[in-house]
Amino acid sequence: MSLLLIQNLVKRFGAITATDHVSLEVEKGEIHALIGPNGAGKSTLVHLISGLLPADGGSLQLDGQELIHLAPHQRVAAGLSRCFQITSIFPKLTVAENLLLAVQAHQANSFRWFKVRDKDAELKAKAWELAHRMQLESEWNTVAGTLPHGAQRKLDVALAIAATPKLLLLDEPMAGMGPAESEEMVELIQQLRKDMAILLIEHDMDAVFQLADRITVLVYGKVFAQGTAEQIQHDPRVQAVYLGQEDELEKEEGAA
Ligand SMILES: Nc1ncnc2c1ncn2[C@@H]1O[C@H](COP(=O)(O)OP(=O)(O)OP(=O)(O)O)[C@@H](O)[C@H]1O
Repeated sequence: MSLLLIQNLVKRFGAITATDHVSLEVEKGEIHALIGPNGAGKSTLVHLISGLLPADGGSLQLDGQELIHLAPHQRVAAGLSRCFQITSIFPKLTVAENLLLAVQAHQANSFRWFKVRDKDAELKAKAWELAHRMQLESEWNTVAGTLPHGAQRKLDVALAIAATPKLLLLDEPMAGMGPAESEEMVELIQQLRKDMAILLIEHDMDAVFQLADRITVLVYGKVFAQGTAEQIQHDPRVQAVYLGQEDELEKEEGAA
């Protein structure tokens, strides 16, 4: 059984069908990438999955549970966590404080029988573990708003995984990063897959092909192609509508 099963999802904005009967499946342990040209409907699909936008039709199941009528926070509780393209950190708090708050938010009820001291130690240990997973230990006491962009993105991911999701939605985690930061993020995401499936929306094709097991290509709101990373990379139709276009863009940028 698929971990995430999306069937015939539809979203209309007036005359535009931004999500046109989209179906896709993410298996346990899989990294599934969602790609497509600008305006293809990737962000809309992410909003439908996380619950920020109501769908006009279709279904969305996580581990057999229907989520389509649930509010965003209920979807998080069901195991679906999202890392925002727009950062969700508290910029005036330190990395440690951000992580402690996130851990506490997701574990509010589980410590009812613990002594306060045990509870604090447990929360701190969990927050430190998150810092370790995203290689933010040396930034533990740094005020989050003063971190370089790449470290802020890592903190974003750390906050999203504080919910111990079954499925993590990563919305352009490499956006605005330089090559070294992107490479580090690719490695960190590789490590996360041991514990959760990932739906990755990303424009950086090198990162997509390094990470993704399978890829769904959206064009004009519809699923244009779906397959293994290998199949998509060598699909001439995909190259024509998307990958070719990216190459052309890179050439233009290189020439400018
Ligand atoms: N709130 C909205 N109201 C009206 N139209 C919208 C709205 N949000 C998105 N659209 C339209 O839906 C279509 C899909 O947009 P969407 O932002 O989901 O694409 P995208 O693939 O994420 O693009 P990008 O890669 O540029 O972020 C576009 O035609 C867009 O203009």
